[in-house]
Amino acid sequence: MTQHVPTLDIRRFATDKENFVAEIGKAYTEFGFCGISGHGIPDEVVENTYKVIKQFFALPTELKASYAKPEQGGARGYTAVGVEKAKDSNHPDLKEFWHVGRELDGAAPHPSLYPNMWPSEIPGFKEASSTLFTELEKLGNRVLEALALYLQQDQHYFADKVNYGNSILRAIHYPPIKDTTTQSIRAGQHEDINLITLLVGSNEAGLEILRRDGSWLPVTTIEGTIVVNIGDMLQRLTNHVLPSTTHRVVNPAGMAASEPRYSIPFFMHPNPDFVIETLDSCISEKRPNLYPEPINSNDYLMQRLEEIGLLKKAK
Ligand SMILES: O=C(O)CCC(=O)C(=O)O
Ligand SMILES: [Fe+2]
Repeated sequence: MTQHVPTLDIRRFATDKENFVAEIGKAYTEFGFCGISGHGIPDEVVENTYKVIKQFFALPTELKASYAKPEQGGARGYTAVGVEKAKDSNHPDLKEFWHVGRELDGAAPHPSLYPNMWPSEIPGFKEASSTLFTELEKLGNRVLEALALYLQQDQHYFADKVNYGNSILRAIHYPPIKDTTTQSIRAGQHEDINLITLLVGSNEAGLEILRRDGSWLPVTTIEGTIVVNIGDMLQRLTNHVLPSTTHRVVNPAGMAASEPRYSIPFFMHPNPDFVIETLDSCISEKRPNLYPEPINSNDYLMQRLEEIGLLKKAK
């Protein structure tokens, strides 16, 4: 039987709750990934963002570089090709990206919540990408409600733990691959750092997940499906009940290598001062607590950003 990442219709969370929760739990415990359909995010919202990010990445390199803020670990604005690499890799990823964070009205509730930057050359960039941010956050909250029930918590367990989360919309451009002898791949194998990731509208092939038998499974979904996966923070909170599955983006073979690839993951983070402490419901005799030491999520994030080259190590 060929395996594939399951897809579930999120509307069933309202109409067939108990079964939906059981099925989404099964999808995540088996794959760490699940396609979500029926989410109601208009195609137009996604298309508008793709349009502006393509315009941005087509700008001259020096101009794009003027939007880089390495001292903030690239938390907002532009990060060039060659900066980020997967944790245990010696070869940087073949990608450049732009980070949009939470829009704040008033003072930031935590110093790590930086203000956004917007490229003044691209009209409509702010409106399109912040609309998509808001829509994906709503959907992410819904997925977290289902997961909370699966984890035997109150349905709204996550609500006050993500309401000022340091979540990030990452618009990625993987340029055409000119040097086909490169040792680098578009995105080296890694696990996401955050709670959950919502990946919108990447129609070009390339994303693969690592199965327990060591094989790589391509993620293929029908258009309009949003792929949602578990990150390390949720894996840690749940004592690996919900696994953060290793994934990568491979270089296409043949002619397809000369085509660019764009994708937009939304990394949903907890509030920076949320303390990740293993849920009691995820500890048992058969599953002893792997993380007896709780960790503050912002400290955890800083450690992980150093490992992937986005943040310089503190001396
Ligand atoms: O581009 C993709 O399809 C996935 C990107 C990804 O895994 C990431 O940026 O963490
Ligand atoms: Fe990822």
